Amino acid sequence: MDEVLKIENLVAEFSTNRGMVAAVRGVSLRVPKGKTLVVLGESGSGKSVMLRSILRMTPIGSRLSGTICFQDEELLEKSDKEIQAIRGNKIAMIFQDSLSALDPLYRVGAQIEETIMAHQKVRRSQAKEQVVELFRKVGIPSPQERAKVYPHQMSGGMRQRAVIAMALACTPELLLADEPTTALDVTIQSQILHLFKEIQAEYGMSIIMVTHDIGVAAEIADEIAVMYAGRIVEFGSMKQILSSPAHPYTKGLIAATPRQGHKGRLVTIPGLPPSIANMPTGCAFAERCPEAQPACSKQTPAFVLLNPWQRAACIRLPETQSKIDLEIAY
Ligand SMILES: Nc1ncnc2c1ncn2[C@@H]1O[C@H](COP(=O)(O)OP(=O)(O)OP(=O)(O)O)[C@@H](O)[C@H]1O
Repeated sequence: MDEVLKIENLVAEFSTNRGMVAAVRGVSLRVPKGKTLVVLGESGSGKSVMLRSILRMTPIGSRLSGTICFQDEELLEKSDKEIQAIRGNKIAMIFQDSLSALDPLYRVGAQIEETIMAHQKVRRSQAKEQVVELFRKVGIPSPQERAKVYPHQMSGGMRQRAVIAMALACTPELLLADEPTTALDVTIQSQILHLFKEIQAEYGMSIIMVTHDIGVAAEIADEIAVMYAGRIVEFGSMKQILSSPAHPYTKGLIAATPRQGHKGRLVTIPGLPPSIANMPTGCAFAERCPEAQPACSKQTPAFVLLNPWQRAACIRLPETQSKIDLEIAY
């Protein structure tokens, strides 16, 4: 399959007063060209760290290992200058908090003009025209006027559209989005997700979106990677994962999601994820898993290929299925 990004055995560690601790513990993923991969998991599972690792945006003192191959280029081997040139150009990133992405002291349009001029050899007048065109594309009404306002003069939804316009300014091939709709109300969230799909269809870009919200995944994902305690535990097509989850953690997440018209009590996953400074041996989910056996806390589960659209890492999955190495799991 034509893939734009391939991550293998990514480990992201932080320096703490208890030594180096890993927030991402051997993640392998691939992102097909023009498709959306959603990374799903509870808070603290390492989703943001994994996403930031791609552009080497983890804090000073953190350590990254493994490989991150973007269009045949190894990102972990690039110099800071080379990564800087890729950032915002071939790979753009959008965060949850649109206010912090924009400078409160500058007009929104001017900030996007600067981004355009930093990456393209164009005059300011041309950059201004591009901003208006981008605003139109992301559905900002009266684009000429809106370009002149300050961030706080826009609603949350409009600001997130402006941030998306900024990310699109250099027509990136890969868009990384970290909970981009979490701060928005449900109607605006749905509009923004729709916008992501529209721009993907137009630009043909690949998207990795991180979220804890299964509703978001259902709306936008082609593929889903479920992350728990710094590892991917299940991966596959969105339809397959949401209709027939195999890993007990994925099953728990889905059971804990309210559906429209749901009346009964929601089942929540009991307990909390383990601390990254104190990871248990074996399967990190074993302590909370309703299906756990004694062997679960002894061995790290390998991926089981369940069908062409789904893999999961759980030792309880049928022995008859072929076990495959993590390296080739994706
Ligand atoms: N700079 C840091 N130093 C030490 N630990 C960190 C640092 N940044 C993140 N972590 C830890 O790494 C783990 C993964 O965090 P991460 O933000 O990636 O989780 P997440 O799945 O994105 O959750 P959330 O949605 O809450 O951000 C957490 O335990 C977090 O405390």
